[in-house]
Amino acid sequence: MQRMEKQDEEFKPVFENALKKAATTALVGAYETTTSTLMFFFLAMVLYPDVQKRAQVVIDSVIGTDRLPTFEDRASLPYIDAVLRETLRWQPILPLGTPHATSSADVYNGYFIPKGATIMSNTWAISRDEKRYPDACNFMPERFLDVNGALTDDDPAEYVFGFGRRRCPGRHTADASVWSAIVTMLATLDISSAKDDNGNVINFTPKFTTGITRHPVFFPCNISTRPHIHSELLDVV
Ligand code: HEM
Repeated sequence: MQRMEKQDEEFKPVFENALKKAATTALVGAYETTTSTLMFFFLAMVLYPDVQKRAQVVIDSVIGTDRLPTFEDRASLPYIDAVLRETLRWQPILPLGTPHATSSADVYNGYFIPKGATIMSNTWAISRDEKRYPDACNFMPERFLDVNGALTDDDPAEYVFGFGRRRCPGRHTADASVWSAIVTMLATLDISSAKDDNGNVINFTPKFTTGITRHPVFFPCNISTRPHIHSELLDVV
């Protein structure tokens, strides 16, 4: 904005137009990706209640129960980062990334790739590599922690946000916003299976949309505030 204000009057519409387009691009890039990731997080919490319980125990022991987590707490909560990493890995929302083109010919693993070839990155295959991720279909945040409970060097952010020059420019925003949403919801909410009128758990088979991006089709779940959450904390949320 400051740069725009310094421009000559005749360039202002050009800059204003560019700013509007940049803002729209950020919004379009952020909206579906962030919500899809959070929908997968909710699905994981319903299907893997032990993970949710462990995350809440960790948050309660590090933060206590009378305030909400902040970014300053992040380094003390490696398990929550492991939950975020596992959410990104377990169900990549762009399983085939977006198409790229080679700017020059190349040979990779004995395969000749001509200049201008369309290249798709198989993010799904990376996330399902059983050598790297044993029992890859299961949601197991522990796979990103070492024996001391510290985060390992394996971060799915290195592949779920794409590759090269066109790598997602919103990845740092996504990392911060998804982390804060996840940790705040774990601190304040209990996410569980929905029950019918007779108190029986409603079982369901998860279904997913198909397309360039993917997210779970709506599924039944129950969301309630955790017992210790009082109205002042809820106002902050
Ligand atoms: C968990 C959330 C997100 C995921 C998994 C994600 C993933 C991706 C991927 C895989 C690409 C394609 C990169 C490539 O071509 O190699 C991409 C592109 C892009 N993303 Fe994201 N993204 C996320 C959040 C965001 C956010 C929050 C923003 C904006 C604030 C954003 C803005 C964009 C834009 C503008 C592009 C196009 C970049 C280009 O073509 O030059 N994304 N994203």
